[in-house]
Amino acid sequence: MLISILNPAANGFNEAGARDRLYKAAGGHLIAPRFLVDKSSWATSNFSSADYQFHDEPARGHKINNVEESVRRKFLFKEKPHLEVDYSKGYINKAFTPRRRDGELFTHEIYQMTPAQLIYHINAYRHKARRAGKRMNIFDDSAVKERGNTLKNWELWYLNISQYEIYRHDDPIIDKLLHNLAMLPVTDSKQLSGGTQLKLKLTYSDDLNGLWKPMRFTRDTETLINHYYFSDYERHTAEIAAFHLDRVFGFRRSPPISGRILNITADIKRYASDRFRKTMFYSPVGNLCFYGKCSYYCDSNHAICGHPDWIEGSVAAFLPEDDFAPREHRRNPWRRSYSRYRKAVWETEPDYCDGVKQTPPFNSGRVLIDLIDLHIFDFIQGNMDRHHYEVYDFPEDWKNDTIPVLLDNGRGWGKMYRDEISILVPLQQCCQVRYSTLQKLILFDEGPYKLSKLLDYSTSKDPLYPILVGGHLPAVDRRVKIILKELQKCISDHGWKKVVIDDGF
Ligand SMILES: Nc1ncnc2c1ncn2[C@@H]1O[C@H](COP(=O)(O)OP(=O)(O)OP(=O)(O)O)[C@@H](O)[C@H]1O
Ligand SMILES: [Mn+2]
Repeated sequence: MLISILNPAANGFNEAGARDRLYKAAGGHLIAPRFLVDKSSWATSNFSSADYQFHDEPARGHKINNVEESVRRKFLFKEKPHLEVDYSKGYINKAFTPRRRDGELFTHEIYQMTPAQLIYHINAYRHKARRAGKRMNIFDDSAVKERGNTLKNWELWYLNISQYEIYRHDDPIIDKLLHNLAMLPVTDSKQLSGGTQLKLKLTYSDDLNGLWKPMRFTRDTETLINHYYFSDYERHTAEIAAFHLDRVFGFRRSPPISGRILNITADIKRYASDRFRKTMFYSPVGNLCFYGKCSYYCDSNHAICGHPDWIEGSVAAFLPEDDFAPREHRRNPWRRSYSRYRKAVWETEPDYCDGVKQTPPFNSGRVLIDLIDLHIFDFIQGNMDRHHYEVYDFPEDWKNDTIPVLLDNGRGWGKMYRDEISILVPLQQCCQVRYSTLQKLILFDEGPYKLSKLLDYSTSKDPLYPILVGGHLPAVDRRVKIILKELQKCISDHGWKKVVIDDGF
């Protein structure tokens, strides 16, 4: 008995299951993360967990029918007054107040919408007016004609990857693909060489490939404050949350990513090379563990263990192989130094952006405002690890007129109560933002649903829901406000015209 108390695993205790039960017992409401928080990791910021809990959140599925309700909700969220975006000052008022002529994003109807409808609405926004991007055309027409309706889900997805989006806003295949990633039998798995942490390339019964990253610890475990971002563990939930954040924003720059539970014996050990198999062992309580080969945390002290051999992870659908559609790794000008002793130039040089603005490819087209979108996305998830980003350099005539593909988000969502302002430095230094991104931020702040609500709804489709627990959801609403505050400062300093760039996207 004593042993089973001291050692939860011996008791068949399953932390994820316990959390689910807790969650359900609370009627699906988020529970205060009091018992999870290590106060030593709190930031010097003014926030405390108590201010950002959901209090009387309407039950899930509750439909908000009128504006009053949304105002009432504002009080329920107990926002700190000093964080309020000031929508009332002079021309900033004009700039920040959603107007009818701003297009279809702010309509009367959004107050009648369910979260699902609003997410669809954000994704459909401007798709008619926008320049249509060219498709990748990785299958030639004859192959498509020949196989017609026998194309697999992932092939249908590939057909619609285009210059400006990884999937179409109305493509019904994406939800099917997410389901495939979670459910189809695995027919092969290989440890992927390269990269810092252990990951597997899965093959499914329909030949779809996926990049799988394991769960290392529970969802409420926060990053150790003395860990640098480059040695931080990756989180499977961070990968899943990033896909949903990208989708809620209507960017559609991330491949589909889903939760996936594997059986270590049947899905990993069976296909493992001898070398990999040698890193497998049974833990003292009989769980099957492995650690593989990689440059961080691939040793027996950092093994990944099953329960007893089931394990959660995230899986990203593989983008088309490099032979068809090569991607180019681009260095992020605001990358961190990845040294414990040196600072990066942008950290000490306030005019750093002026130089970047004159340097190709950032001196023309969409590249710079895409990068600012990317840092807004990273700020919301607290991801400091954006050293490179990837773009398709195919077909050649896309040149720089294409999106950054959002991959490798495993190091986000490490901190609930600390907002890493330095991720916003490109925005602060360049003082530019894409118009539609600004509109979406205002919508998330003001609209019928907070970003947290939309994100929680979107992730609820994942088999491993809840993905974001404790303070993570309230954190995204706080961060939206911080971004809006920064933009408001930019607009006061430089004027609307210089700051807000409307490129039709
Ligand atoms: N969905 C995907 N489809 C195809 N390739 C992918 C996909 N996701 C990631 N990759 C590729 O796999 C490689 C490793 O992935 P990822 O960056 O997520 O892992 P990592 O361990 O963090 O690597 P690194 O340490 O180099 O940042 C990257 O080079 C990336 O281009
Ligand atoms: Mn990485």
